[in-house]
Amino acid sequence: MAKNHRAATDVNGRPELPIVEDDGFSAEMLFRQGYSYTYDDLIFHPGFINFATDAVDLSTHLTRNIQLRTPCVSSPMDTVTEAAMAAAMATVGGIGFIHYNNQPQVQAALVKKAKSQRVAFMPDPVCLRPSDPISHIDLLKETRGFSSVLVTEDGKVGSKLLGVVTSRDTDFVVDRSTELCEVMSRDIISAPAGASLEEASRVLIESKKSLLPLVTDTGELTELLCRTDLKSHRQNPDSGFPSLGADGKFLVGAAVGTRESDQIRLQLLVDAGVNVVILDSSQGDSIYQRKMIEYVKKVHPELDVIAGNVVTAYQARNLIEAGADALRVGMGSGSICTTQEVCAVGRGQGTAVYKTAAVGNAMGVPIIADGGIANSGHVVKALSLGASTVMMGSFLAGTDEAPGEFFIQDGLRLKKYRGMGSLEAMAKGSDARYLGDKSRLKIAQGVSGSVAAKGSVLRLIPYTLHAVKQGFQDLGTPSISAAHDALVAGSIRLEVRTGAAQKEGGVHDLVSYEKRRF
Ligand SMILES: NC(=O)C1=CN([C@@H]2O[C@H](COP(=O)(O)OP(=O)(O)OC[C@H]3O[C@@H](n4cnc5c(N)ncnc54)[C@H](O)[C@@H]3O)[C@@H](O)[C@H]2O)C=CC1
Ligand SMILES: O=c1[nH]c(=O)c2[nH+]cn([C@@H]3O[C@H](COP(=O)(O)O)[C@@H](O)[C@H]3O)c2[nH]1
Ligand SMILES: [K+]
Repeated sequence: MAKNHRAATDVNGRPELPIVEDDGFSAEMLFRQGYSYTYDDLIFHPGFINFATDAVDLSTHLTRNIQLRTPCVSSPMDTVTEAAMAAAMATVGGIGFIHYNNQPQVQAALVKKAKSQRVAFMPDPVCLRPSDPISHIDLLKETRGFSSVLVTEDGKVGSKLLGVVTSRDTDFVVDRSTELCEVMSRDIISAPAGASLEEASRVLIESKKSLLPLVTDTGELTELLCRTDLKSHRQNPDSGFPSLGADGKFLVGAAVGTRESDQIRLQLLVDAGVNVVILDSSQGDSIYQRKMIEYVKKVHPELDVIAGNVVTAYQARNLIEAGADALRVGMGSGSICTTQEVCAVGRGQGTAVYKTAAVGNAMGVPIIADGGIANSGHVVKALSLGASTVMMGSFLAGTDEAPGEFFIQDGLRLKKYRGMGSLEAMAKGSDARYLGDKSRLKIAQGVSGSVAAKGSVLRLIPYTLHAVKQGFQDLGTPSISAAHDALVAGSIRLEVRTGAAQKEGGVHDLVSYEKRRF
């Protein structure tokens, strides 16, 4: 019999709307199937748009007591976060965590430096002494790529500024042992210490010089503003309000371990003004973390403690019970991690975030989705699966603000990036954590490699956030908290992508193409 294709009509003769069966899965249903899913396995269904991209509010909680305007944080790794990164992350409304693969005094000094660093200004320009030879500048040119230096009384920032040497002063001097005091310009245009970026920029531009030192009333050098830095800063998008603490300085976090010696480190960090600490372990559900949380809460009750890493609901509950103010989530998901291969434990990051966030959010403890963030879509997925912030390593490694120098390999500009459990990182400093005792065996749980140069965090993060806002608009959720509510209500719908669907979702069937993110 032929099928009747005529639609049923309502009383007004209009086609009746069909009943749409539930399409896709709620997270609650999807994550109950026994699989460990990562971000790329999952895809969200678009929702209904009734707001503009710019109306999306990405403000969030880092911990129970700390709010951020931007849900991005930098990982406590020695190739990711030192002072420049922490200052840049706070500038864009996020926060950076200073690593602890160093002496406690060094880490505390980095916290102090990050808190008072100013955008575009250089707090620690290379200085030389008047008696140093020109050959020292030649060496700097070779190793660091610059040929202008400030000459101060004792060759350090903080001492009296005596002169400026640029290539114009040294280009044609044949005898490279000539002392800098013989060639330096003593006629220096400077700005007063603490001058705002606006004031200092005006002086620099009018001076037509390449460097503007900032000096105290008595002539001591405090900071430097370089023409090239100012130029690139002006190309960055507006950063908005920075993350500031009650002291009016940048919010800065730091990592500590769970050994007794970390109690001294913690005190130095607190003295340096640290705003929040992370207990940094690959498997955080341990007696060591419980004891450390208890210790921090007893000695520094005002300091928020982030515990982790965890990936299961049980681990999350245990650390919350112990007093954690936020949980860092992810085991083996990081780009440099080999933990799942080496230890057979961990979880797909999508499942880990969802399962821990279900516990954390119900108890008012925010989740930091740590590791595996490679693009803005991963940020949208992490936040929509219940995380309040994302922690990034490789995404931020290779930026101007990441520690280390750029190098060229096969025509590409690269920076080093390595796991904190790599043999190389352990050899540098984590030996103490990792059985410093030389008679014990060392097993790597990470690798050491390199990533491509990415420009400034002050450009990368604003562009990424804009893409994230577009994702939230497509989902139909105007804020992180709205996404969390929709997740619990089951109105965020999602599915698992097959291998072919993942392939289809990427660029395919082109002979060649260039992928530029912005
Ligand atoms: N997120 C991830 O998937 C992973 C991260 N990592 C990173 O590598 C670095 C090192 O991680 P972990 O090896 O977990 O460092 P860890 O310092 O927490 O642990 C190292 C070893 O010391 C032991 N330990 C810790 N506190 C102790 C105490 N008070 N007394 C006696 N033993 C104690 C631990 O149980 C472990 O065997 C961290 O930066 C971490 O973030 C490493 C592997 C995986
Ligand atoms: O198994 C590991 N071995 C390591 O050596 C290691 N170092 C860092 N991490 C973790 O990886 C996160 C950064 O990951 P992404 O580069 O993917 O952002 C970081 O935030 C850490 O959680 C490690 N994991
Ligand atoms: K991995």
